Amino acid sequence: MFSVPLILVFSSLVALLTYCYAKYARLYALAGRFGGPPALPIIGNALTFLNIEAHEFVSRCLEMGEKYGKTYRLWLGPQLNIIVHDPHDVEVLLSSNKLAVKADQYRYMKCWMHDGLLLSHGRKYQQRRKLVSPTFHYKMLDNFLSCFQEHSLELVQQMRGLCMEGSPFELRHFLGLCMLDTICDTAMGVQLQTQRNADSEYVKALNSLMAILHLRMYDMKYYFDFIFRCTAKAKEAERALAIINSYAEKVILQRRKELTHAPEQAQLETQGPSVGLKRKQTLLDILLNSTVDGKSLSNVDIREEVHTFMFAGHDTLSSALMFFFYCICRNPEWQQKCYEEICSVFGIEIGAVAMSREHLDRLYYVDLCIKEALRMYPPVALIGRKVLEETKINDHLIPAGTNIGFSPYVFGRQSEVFAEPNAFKPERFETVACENNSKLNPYIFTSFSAGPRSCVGQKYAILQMKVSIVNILLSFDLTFVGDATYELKLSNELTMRTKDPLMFTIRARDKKV
Ligand code: HEM
Repeated sequence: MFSVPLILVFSSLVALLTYCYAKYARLYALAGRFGGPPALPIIGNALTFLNIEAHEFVSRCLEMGEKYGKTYRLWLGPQLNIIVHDPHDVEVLLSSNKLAVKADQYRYMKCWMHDGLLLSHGRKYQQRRKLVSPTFHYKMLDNFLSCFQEHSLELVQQMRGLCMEGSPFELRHFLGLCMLDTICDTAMGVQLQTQRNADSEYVKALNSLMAILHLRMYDMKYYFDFIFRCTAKAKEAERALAIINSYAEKVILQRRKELTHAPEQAQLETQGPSVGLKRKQTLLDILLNSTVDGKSLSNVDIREEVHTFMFAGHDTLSSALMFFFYCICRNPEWQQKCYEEICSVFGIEIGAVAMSREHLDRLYYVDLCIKEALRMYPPVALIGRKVLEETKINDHLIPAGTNIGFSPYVFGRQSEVFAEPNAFKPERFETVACENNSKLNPYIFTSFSAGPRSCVGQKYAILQMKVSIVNILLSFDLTFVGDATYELKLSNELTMRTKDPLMFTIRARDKKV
């Protein structure tokens, strides 16, 4: 009576329905154990994030935290997202090797960084992390110090011009160009010189791409690929990517040629006053000289790591420095303490004492202020992982396929983690948040993340921040222009920003301490 094909179709349908039921019944059953805002069928809580501005994303997340507590769920379409802010849960999340795959929300960055260190996982990730780690070895960092110094002196030069004008300016813009010049120099060995010429095609492409990626993360209009592809933004992103890729490709090819054809000559400087001296090694050199399973890395392999470092290593730092200066301007006694400490280590004239790690390590108050500013305003405000198989995190059973994450910003503002969390109190890092009263507990201070996927560039970042701070504070007294009592409207873009630009004025130091 029934034909064989009909029986086959019918049984496949039954098998599919049984599979979906088993999968989703479990997912919904486990999701039901978490509190969270009421969700609509199919779209879940997506309306909460429709047509909002970037700064509203932060305020919505804070409101939900207040309403639903430390652990809650959000449905973005059929995708389950669980947010955890209990210190025990955050520690398990960050320390687990099983939870090392990045959440779905990172996928927008794939078009740029592909499977570079930030986004990859598994064996490829392990190999790459091992490969790039020497870039952050102390010897390499010592090498980079002259680079940090050179570009931050240029920054001071640019700021001197503003000082003459006397009008308020957006500090972040100048910090951003300086950090870009520095990362380009240390990652690729290229002098981009955006501080002198911000109109470079590469920089414009970089900024345009970052703005679009950010838009895709929070604006539901651009969330789904099939809709995004039909928009003008998709064409703009494509154009920007073409420029960025071709620039990196040109640099990689050129350096590969130099290292292959004249390896001895390639180790020497060919430009500037240091012609003939040994050239500093860069991330690119390390990658070009590396092998994985006996094979050299291809240009595409290298490009994804260079892109990763260009992204991870400049916008984070400009955000961190901007908030550092904001914090010490709002707390001038700390600006004074930092300035006096810098003078005691480096003298009152820029360049009087050469930059060395040993000197920078002596900047105790500066270090405390950096940590406190990073706690209050972490540049990376959301960290997320994908749960590949059902996993227990303390008392919570997390279903397979869930995105789970937390915000270092929300985490660092919890009073049971940091007393008086909204007050700028750098001295808290003398005692709290430390293991054995000496070493900072990374699972409490999460601005660089912690565990197996923590920031590989942390030491680089702290050193570069210190060099910039030394040069800026030795040259200028900074004032924040704006209502100091006004609570900042934060905007979680690719890195943390503010809704309105933070404006500063500067006064040249009269060199008397
Ligand atoms: C103040 C500055 C910085 C902050 C606050 C910061 C913060 C972070 C955080 C929170 C993560 C984890 C992201 C995640 O799991 O989604 C991370 C990862 C990473 N950071 Fe940083 N970062 C900074 C500077 C840098 C610099 C200067 C570099 C490179 C020169 C860098 C390179 C990376 C890379 C490659 C990763 C991925 C590491 C991995 O997955 O193994 N970062 N950073």
